[in-house]
Amino acid sequence: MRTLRIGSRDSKLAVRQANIVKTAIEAVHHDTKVEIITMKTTGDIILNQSLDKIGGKGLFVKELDQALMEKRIDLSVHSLKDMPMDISEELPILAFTKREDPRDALIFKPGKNGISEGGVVGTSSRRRMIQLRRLYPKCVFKGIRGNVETRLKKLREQNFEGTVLAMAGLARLHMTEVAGRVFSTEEVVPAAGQGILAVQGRKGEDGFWKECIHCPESEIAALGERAFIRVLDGGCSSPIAAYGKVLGNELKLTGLYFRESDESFYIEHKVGSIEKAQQMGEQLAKEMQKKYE
Ligand SMILES: NCc1[nH]cc(CCC(=O)O)c1CC(=O)O
Repeated sequence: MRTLRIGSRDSKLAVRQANIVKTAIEAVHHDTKVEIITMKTTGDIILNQSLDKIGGKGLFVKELDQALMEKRIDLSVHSLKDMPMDISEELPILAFTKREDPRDALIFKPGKNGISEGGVVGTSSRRRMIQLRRLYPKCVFKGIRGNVETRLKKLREQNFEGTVLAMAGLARLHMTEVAGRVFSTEEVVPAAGQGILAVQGRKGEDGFWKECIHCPESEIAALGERAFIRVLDGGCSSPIAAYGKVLGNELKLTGLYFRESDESFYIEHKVGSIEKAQQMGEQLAKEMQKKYE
């Protein structure tokens, strides 16, 4: 028997995600035992400040990166959307899982099925806020942080009429029935990588397990989406968004460009060969920047 240690954040969703990878590996590799090692990350510990203020996405991955470098774990599993755009060469993403539902959903307070005029919607994501503001011009947005369970608890107990969550997380927790309104990827463009899990490992160790997890379509979509964000990203609180869908040999990429000066945003598409995913992301970003900045 050989052992593979997967590192994960210790939230219910993160452990569930690590378990998805564990199950997939053990189903194919009967000689392998996968252990899940959980750890608290800075992003999970500091809950009273907005992520933008305490250093952004990297906070959820730093502790796991360190554990990988020190060989306390062999792999780490992350929601791709929580990973920084620039990843250390030493710790590459070795596999991308098949994408879960990439859409965002609005969850209403139990017993309600809408947001009243002036009602408070909890979201700390500027990406979600700017897009929802257009769909719900009369509601008020207020920050809300914490994992899925914490946010649903705050929705029940505090002055929120709604909160926004990714369908992917709800699906993995078998909770999609809480979704009150599911937005199409056109209504609310998802975060780059939303719904995809990234399996990170050490350089040179891309192992025997990769084949049973990796999804080439997810990798192509991720390449395009992340290239778009990388070109435009002015900082971790920037609300830009991107979503790619593979159809045969083509990638259809949707990009959302946000203009700080008047807080307006624009959504455009580009279709091209899957071989050019990264260039497409960069081109779409540069074209929109030129047009709208
Ligand atoms: N930032 C937290 C986070 N990171 C990934 C997901 C959902 C799962 C995914 O996108 O794969 C969530 C929860 C949410 O946004 O509702």
